[in-house]
Amino acid sequence: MAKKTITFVAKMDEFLQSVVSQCHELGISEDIHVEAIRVDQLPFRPITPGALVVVSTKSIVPLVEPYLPGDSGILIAKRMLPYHNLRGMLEIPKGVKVLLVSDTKETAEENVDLLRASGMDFELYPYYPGAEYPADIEIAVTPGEAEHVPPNIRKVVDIGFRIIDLSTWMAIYSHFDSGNFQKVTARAMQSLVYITKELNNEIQHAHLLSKYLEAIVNRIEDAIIAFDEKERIRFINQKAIESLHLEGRQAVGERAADCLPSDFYELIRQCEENEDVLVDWANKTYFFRKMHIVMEGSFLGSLLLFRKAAEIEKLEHDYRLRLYSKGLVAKYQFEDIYGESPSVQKVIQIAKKIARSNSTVLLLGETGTGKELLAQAIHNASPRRREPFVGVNFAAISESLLESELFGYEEGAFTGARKGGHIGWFELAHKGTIFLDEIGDASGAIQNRLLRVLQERQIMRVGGSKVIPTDIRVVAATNQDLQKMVAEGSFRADLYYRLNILPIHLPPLRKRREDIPWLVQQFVKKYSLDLRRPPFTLTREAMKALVEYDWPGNIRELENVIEYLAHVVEEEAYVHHLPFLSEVPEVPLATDGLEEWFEPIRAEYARRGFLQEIIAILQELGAGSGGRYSLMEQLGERGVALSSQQLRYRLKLMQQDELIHVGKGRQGSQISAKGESFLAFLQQRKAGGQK
Ligand SMILES: Nc1ncnc2c1ncn2[C@@H]1O[C@H](COP(=O)(O)OP(=O)(O)OP(=O)(O)O)[C@@H](O)[C@H]1O
Repeated sequence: MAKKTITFVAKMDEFLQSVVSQCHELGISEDIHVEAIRVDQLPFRPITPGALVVVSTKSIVPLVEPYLPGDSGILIAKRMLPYHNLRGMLEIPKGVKVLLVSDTKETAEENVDLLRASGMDFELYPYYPGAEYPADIEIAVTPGEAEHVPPNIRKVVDIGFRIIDLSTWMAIYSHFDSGNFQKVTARAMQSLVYITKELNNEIQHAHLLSKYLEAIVNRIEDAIIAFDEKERIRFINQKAIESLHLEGRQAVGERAADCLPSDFYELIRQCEENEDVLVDWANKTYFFRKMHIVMEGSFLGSLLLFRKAAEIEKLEHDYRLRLYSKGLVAKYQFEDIYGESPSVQKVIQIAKKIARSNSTVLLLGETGTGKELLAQAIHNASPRRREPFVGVNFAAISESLLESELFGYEEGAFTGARKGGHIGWFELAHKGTIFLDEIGDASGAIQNRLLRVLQERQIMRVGGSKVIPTDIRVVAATNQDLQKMVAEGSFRADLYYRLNILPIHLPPLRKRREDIPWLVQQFVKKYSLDLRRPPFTLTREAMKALVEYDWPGNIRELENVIEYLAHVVEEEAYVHHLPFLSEVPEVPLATDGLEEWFEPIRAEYARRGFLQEIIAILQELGAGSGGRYSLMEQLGERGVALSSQQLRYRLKLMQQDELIHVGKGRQGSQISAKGESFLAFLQQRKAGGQK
């Protein structure tokens, strides 16, 4: 018997190709011989006698009949949409207008009916070339005929060519009386099983994703509630449930008005979109932020974030504590600057105005006039007050360390560089203020680098190649005459002009003597309190001497004198108590009972790692005064190698502690009576076995 044959006849190759591949997929070609002929090929490709001819539409039957062998039957195929390609359609939102695009009116309408019957719930409009359609349609669906989609359509879902439906296959099998049809239905089901499995996987994936997001959102410190467009709660995190005492309530899906505390709900309603607001609720202050959720242009609801203000303040407080622990905090305010004289008041007034700006400030004044105090007060009155304040003293650190301390370094930048590199002071001061004290002592190389930082507002670590942008306010200070240094060529003119944008001159104490009695009073109060002793007074003569003295060390010196008096006088300070009056011979102080006085000084030098050097300096000076260079040499001979800058810094500290008198010019320094006592104290201490 001749093999059972089906011959598909259609106008389009695409239809024939899709039908043939469907025959392979369903296993039909295993039972029946399959042929495919385009209508226009019929005159020269005869149909196999006895074949069952299956045509794509009724309209081509008259074109086929003249070529039909006598014993062949003809069947009109019923076609259905390829359901395994429905994914794209499932992603179209419900209720949206959709254009169904086909080549003819008939097929477009047929497809619309098919889709409606299969339960797709969007508004379908048939379209074929030349047809009218609503102007606001943005999405089109087409069974393999995307070339007919009008150009203004934003999204096209091509589900592929329509395939032959199961009832047609059944008719073919019964025509041949073939009993193998169960296999065909089983294979046809495979594609549905496949898409179901895929959707199921996706549902599980979406479920996992939502659990994952929920876990993340529950760990966020803010309380979060998401509402849909009808103000129903779509999501609420654990923190919000706890803050609003909604434990045990099923809030999700409920209307916000029914579920949330009514006064809280009212606060949400009043809250403006995208604005941080402080609101009071249930005796506590909260930060609120409400945002709209908009996706692809449609409003989907809103999101509320809220948090107790006290928690935020605590965070800030912890941050400040961290800065404190690193010593990156400015402690002084304008109120801490004493001075009633018009010159000081004017300085404070200008500084307060300048504080608000971002410009570089240059503080000029003799040593001890309060430059650092003022720099801190400026920082604390500026918008940067919550950020770091980093003080750098150019005289206090050796040239070799300065560069890497200022700019940081990368790992391996030099021998001894720390693993992981090191963050520099400029980086530490990011968003805050850097105080460049004693800027006149910066070497030429450092001046060059500083100039670049000030010009470009970015830094490069030593040994590094990437630039790091920094947002820093610079306050510089010096007791040197920078203008003169520029003229002499020891300070870069361009750096000077970059720094000298807002200069403030701090007057020396001798130019505002009227402040002295008042300052004395303040310091007496301060040190009496510190030492827990009753306040003392000064004789008229003693006060007169203080007012008349020239104060080369300015307020620092005055403060030190009062601190000294607070230690040595009972109720009243006399002229002979004043340590600076040269006509009063200095009597070396006995060391007995001075532990309390000298120990903090010793501890401070030990902390800085300077103690042995200080002892050596005091001993050298005890043996005779000397200029800095001869002192340096003598120290070198003793094995104490100090650079000129290091020696200068140590002498300065010793001067502040009144252990030495520093002479003007080439005169050199001398050990003071206090210095001798201090040395004796250290020797006694050592003899006593203490380190
Ligand atoms: N106007 C002031 N009111 C109160 N205390 C002051 C005042 N000016 C200075 N002092 C005190 O004097 C000491 C020195 O002040 P500060 O370090 O700010 O001076 P400076 O000009 O930066 O000195 P240097 O140039 O030596 O670094 C500090 O202990 C500070 O508390």
